[in-house]
Amino acid sequence: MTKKVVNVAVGVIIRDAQFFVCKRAKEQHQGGLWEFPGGKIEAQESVTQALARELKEEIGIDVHGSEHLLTIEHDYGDKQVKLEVHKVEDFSGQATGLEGQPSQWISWCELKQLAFPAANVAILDALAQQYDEHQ
Ligand SMILES: Nc1nc2c([nH]c(=O)n2[C@@H]2O[C@H](COP(=O)(O)OP(=O)(O)OP(=O)(O)O)[C@@H](O)[C@H]2O)c(=O)[nH]1
Ligand SMILES: [Mg+2]
Repeated sequence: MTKKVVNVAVGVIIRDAQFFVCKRAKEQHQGGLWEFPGGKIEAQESVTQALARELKEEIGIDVHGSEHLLTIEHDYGDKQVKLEVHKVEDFSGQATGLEGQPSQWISWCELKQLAFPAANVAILDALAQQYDEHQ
């Protein structure tokens, strides 16, 4: 039987070569690890609608534009996810963890040191193509 895939909109928020990341709560799936903000795409919602809604709810920013970076399908065993990852550089508002989650703006060097869920390895690989050359 094929497992139900959870579709997720994920935003890599970038400003002045800094990245905004949040820490997942212990009780969440992949809890205690860092994440790019985002969440489940609801029925009838497009990826960009879900992205805008989740980023407003979780970190309080208004997304004005985003660019698809990559799509990742990953099977965690207990859960199968499809991450629609977008780069978000055009937004307004101050990014903050509105749900009590720790959050921070960090450099590319610092980002590479953080513990992320396994599916995120592909996100870091995609970003490396752009950001490693500036080292
Ligand atoms: N937001 C986010 N989710 C990720 C990342 N990487 C990754 O594997 N996921 C997985 O994507 C799934 C859905 O994300 P989510 O838990 O943020 O969904 P949500 O905001 O709708 O949460 P909720 O279930 O509390 O309503 C989780 O199973 C999570 O482990 C990431 O970088 N950001
Ligand atoms: Mg979320």
